Amino acid sequence: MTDSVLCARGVRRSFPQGTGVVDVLNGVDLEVSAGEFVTLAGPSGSGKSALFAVLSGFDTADEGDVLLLGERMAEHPSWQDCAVLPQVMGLADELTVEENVALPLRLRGDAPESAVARARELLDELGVGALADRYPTELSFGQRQRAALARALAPRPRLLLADEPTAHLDHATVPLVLGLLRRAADEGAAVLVATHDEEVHEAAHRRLRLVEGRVTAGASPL
Ligand SMILES: Nc1ncnc2c1ncn2[C@@H]1O[C@H](COP(=O)(O)OP(=O)(O)OP(=O)(O)O)[C@@H](O)[C@H]1O
Repeated sequence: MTDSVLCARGVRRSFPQGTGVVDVLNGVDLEVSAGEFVTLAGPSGSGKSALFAVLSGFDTADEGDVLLLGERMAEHPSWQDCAVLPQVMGLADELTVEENVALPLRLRGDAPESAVARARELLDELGVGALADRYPTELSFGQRQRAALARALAPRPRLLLADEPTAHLDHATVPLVLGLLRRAADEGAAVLVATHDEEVHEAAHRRLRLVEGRVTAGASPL
C-alpha cells in the first residue's frame, strides 16, 4: 500500500509466566492505511492490548518492526502523529475534562482559545459537553471513556489506536463514538480499533482477527 500509516512486520512478544514464558504475539504482520477504519477482534486474553502497547510504542517487541509513517517506532516515536485510547483511560485527575481534552493541543503550542474550542466541539459531539468543567473522578466510566476519546481525537492524529472504545457505553451512545471514528478516517487518519463489539466491527472498512498470536483477515467487510 502506498499510503501506509501503520505497518507491523514479524512482531513477537513473550511475557514471563510462572517459571516459563508465554508467547503472546507470534509474528504479527499488519498494515493500516490513511483513511481506513480497521477493527481487530480476538478472544479475551488473545493479546490485543499487548499488541496495541507495541504498536503505540508503550512496549517494545522482542522481535519485528513497527513503522509509523515509514519510521521505526522504537527509534522515532512520533507522539504528534499517534494517539492512543487505552483500556485504562489515563485522564489526568487534577485537570477538568475540558483541560484534559485541550492538553495535547496546548502541549504542541496551539493557542488556548482554539484548543478550548476544539475540546468543546468534540465533547459536545460525544454528548458530554455539559461535563466539561467537571473532574474525571466525578464522571461515570462511560463518560470518562468519551472524554478520553475526545482527547485522542483532538489533535487530529495520523494514527488512532483505540482499545475497546465502546466497552462502557450504552447502546444509544455507541453511534456517537462510531460516527467520530469514521469521520477521523474520512479525514485521512488510519484508525485501528480493538473490540468485542459487533456493532463496531460492522462499521469498519476492514476487519482483522488475532488468532494464536498472529493477525488474519476477519469476516468480509460489508
Ligand atoms: N505485562 C505483562 N506481563 C505478563 N503477561 C502479560 C503482560 N501483558 C499481557 N500479558 C499476558 O498476555 C496475554 C494477552 O493479554 P491482553 O491483555 O493483551 O489480551 P486481550 O486480547 O487484550 O484481552 P481482553 O479482550 O480481555 O482485553 C494474557 O495472557 C496476559 O496475561
